[in-house]
Amino acid sequence: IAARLAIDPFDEAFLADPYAHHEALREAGPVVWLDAIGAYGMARHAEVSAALRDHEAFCSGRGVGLSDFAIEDPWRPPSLLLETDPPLHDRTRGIMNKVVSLAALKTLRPRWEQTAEALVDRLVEKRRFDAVTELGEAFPMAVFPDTIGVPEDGRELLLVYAASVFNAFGPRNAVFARGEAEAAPAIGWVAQACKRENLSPDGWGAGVYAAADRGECSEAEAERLVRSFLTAGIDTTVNGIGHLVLALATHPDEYANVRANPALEKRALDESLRWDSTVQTFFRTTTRDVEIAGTTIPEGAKVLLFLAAANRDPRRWNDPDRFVADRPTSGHVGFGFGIHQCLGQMVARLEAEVVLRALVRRVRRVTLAGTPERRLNNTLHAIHRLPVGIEPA
Ligand SMILES: CC(C)Cc1ccc(C(=O)O)cc1
Repeated sequence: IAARLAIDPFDEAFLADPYAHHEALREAGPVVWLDAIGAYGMARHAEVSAALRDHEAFCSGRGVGLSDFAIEDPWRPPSLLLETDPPLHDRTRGIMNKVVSLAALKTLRPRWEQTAEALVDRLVEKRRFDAVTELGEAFPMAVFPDTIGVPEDGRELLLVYAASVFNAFGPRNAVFARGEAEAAPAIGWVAQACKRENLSPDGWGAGVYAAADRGECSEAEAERLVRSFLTAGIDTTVNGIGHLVLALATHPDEYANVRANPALEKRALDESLRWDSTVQTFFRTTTRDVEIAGTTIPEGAKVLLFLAAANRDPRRWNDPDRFVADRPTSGHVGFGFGIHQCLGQMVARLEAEVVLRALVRRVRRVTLAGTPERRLNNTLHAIHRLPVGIEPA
């Protein structure tokens, strides 16, 4: 049977420093029962990646948060990507894969490079800045809303909206309640922004509606698919870039190694994603009794997958708690795994890559210029303030 733990993965002390609690979750067994939330948990790489691959036994259609959509109504219409199973998922994912194509990214790379270079030039002039507001948020907000084609006015609400969605995957706890108050106007803004008439004709949002014109989905489905871009595409890259800068600022030798070997830039991104995973957890729901390493998880159970803990599992990684820029990182679950693996991972990698490349060429060293402050969220490991100092190259 599964070890029963009192650990509450949505308690503020846990969220403030999740990595302090992961070993207990991994060592208690391949599957644990989390009394505090009435759900199972898996924190080892083997079980987490196996569950992510087995989308039939561990489904997404009943929600990827604590709430089971077979029992409770979703708080917002379910995502047609994240919260669906095949065959519907195959159709909607196919539509989005065509919009988020390598050709589309190739077109965007030059202007994203220029934006990153201009932004980092200004930060080099400043010498000291907050890597959250002036880089982690500034760069994605400078490139992504335009890529989707949403209205300029009110865009800052995208950060508030995403935080409330990521909180909503957890219980309705104090963390969720704190964000809820400011979320209402953001929910309204996002709903309007997804309407065809409010999207610029050359953006990815319009590209989804073009699929509706081709009869691949309805207009209503297109509207909801555009919402997926806005939910998943900002707060994730904001904190992904923040974690990359935090890792490099706290590991000067690793930063020097990346500067000396530009080929390591891509690996450094994925290593920072393994080492400090922005998306820490999410749930699956069992569609049948599932036998895992001697434990039977009954049908209809919520199972919390600890991606961040799996990414530091000593059964899978040597010296897992060390940030090593040139470590081979294939197999990390920072972007998930299987059919739901992150649709935007190449977008996230391109954003982080152009920012890192701009830094590496202009900045000799990045150092902490104060204590980083965390922003609590039920799903994301997020940074509120990251004061840094830089020495020009
Ligand atoms: C890590 C995932 C939970 C991020 C995410 C959020 C939202 C959507 C959507 O489709 O709304 C998709 C992916």
